[in-house]
Amino acid sequence: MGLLRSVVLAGGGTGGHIYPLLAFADAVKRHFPEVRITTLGSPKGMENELIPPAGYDLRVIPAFQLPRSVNLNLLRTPDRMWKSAHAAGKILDEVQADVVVGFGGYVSVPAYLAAWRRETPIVIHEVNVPPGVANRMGMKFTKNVAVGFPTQPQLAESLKDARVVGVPLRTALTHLDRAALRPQALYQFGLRPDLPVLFVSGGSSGARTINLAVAAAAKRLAHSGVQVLHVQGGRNDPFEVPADLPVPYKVIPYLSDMQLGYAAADLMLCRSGAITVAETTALGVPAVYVPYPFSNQEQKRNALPVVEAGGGVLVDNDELTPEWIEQNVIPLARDRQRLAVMGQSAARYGRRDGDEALLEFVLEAVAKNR
Ligand SMILES: CC(=O)N[C@H]1[C@@H](OP(=O)(O)OP(=O)(O)OC[C@H]2O[C@@H](n3ccc(=O)[nH]c3=O)[C@H](O)[C@@H]2O)O[C@H](CO)[C@@H](O)[C@@H]1O
Repeated sequence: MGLLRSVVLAGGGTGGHIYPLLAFADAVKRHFPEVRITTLGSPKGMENELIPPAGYDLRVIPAFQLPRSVNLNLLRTPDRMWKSAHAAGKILDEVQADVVVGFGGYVSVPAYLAAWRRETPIVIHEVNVPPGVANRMGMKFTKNVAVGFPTQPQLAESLKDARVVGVPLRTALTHLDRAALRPQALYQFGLRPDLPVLFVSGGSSGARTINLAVAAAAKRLAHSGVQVLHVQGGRNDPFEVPADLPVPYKVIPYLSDMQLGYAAADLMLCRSGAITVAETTALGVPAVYVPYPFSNQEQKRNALPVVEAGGGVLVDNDELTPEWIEQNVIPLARDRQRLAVMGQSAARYGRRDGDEALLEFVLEAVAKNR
């Protein structure tokens, strides 16, 4: 496609912004191998751990702190933001960007500002309600807004005209056949094929409440014959699990190959970050969602439609105790029939083509600008 020679992808902070960016980069590369792909990140975000190993050019621009609300006076105030925007602009000029695609996180703002000043098309991909502060700022400069979930335009006024494209997911996930990979996954984690597996994840940074509650329920889970595969999260403290359990309880600090976790899982217990929900539903993994109780209840909004569709269960952070796990998670993990129905309901809500749909939207935005 002659329209596209160079794309700049901006997004950073946590995995929730970076994995969709990487999945989208892969889609661009797959369709247009000759297109130059540049990513913009901040100095301390997880992008520094995730993007270079994926083989993409990561340019780091100076960090600055955004306030919690969107205020256009910002454009007149912080020098540091303009310094970042200047740095982003130099990169846009150097790579002759045809479009900037932003996934949110503070680093997106200077990219949006620099693109706006150059009249370079901007596309925003947003997965949360309410939209993140960085993307809300970006929306002052473009109408090209894509969202991950069909409920978002109904729930947020600022997203009412957005295109629903789904969430770009890694091809290791979109191409995953869980049943086929299961034996290898179980073997790799040292889990038994004859007992159910509870897969625990607090999102990319991990969740202390989840880690401590599940670890405290370790004995009850093990004595009920439920194995646990527990990812602690990239930036979370280690926790203790009793050593002498009768069935496996495997703890991993961070799992880069999430397809193995999803393949091993009979049931997931997790935070309902938007990308996690996009993944569990795309893959038909039944889940107990424990929304992060802060940041505007956004995670509750992510999980609710899946739960309403029958694809999972919702529990408040405060209610997630070892007793709750014993009374609710253990019976569910052992009920193969109920899990099968839940998995099918989750899969009906999910989709696997978010990368392709976002690429189509970006190409339209570039074409419109010609
Ligand atoms: C506390 C908080 O503010 N969380 C936000 C953050 O969550 P967070 O950054 O945790 O993002 P998500 O839950 O949406 O996605 C986590 C991603 O990390 C991956 N993963 C996780 C653990 C692991 O060991 N390996 C691994 O690869 C998952 O497969 C998934 O792709 O961004 C999301 C998307 O903007 C928001 O919806 C969340 O509300």
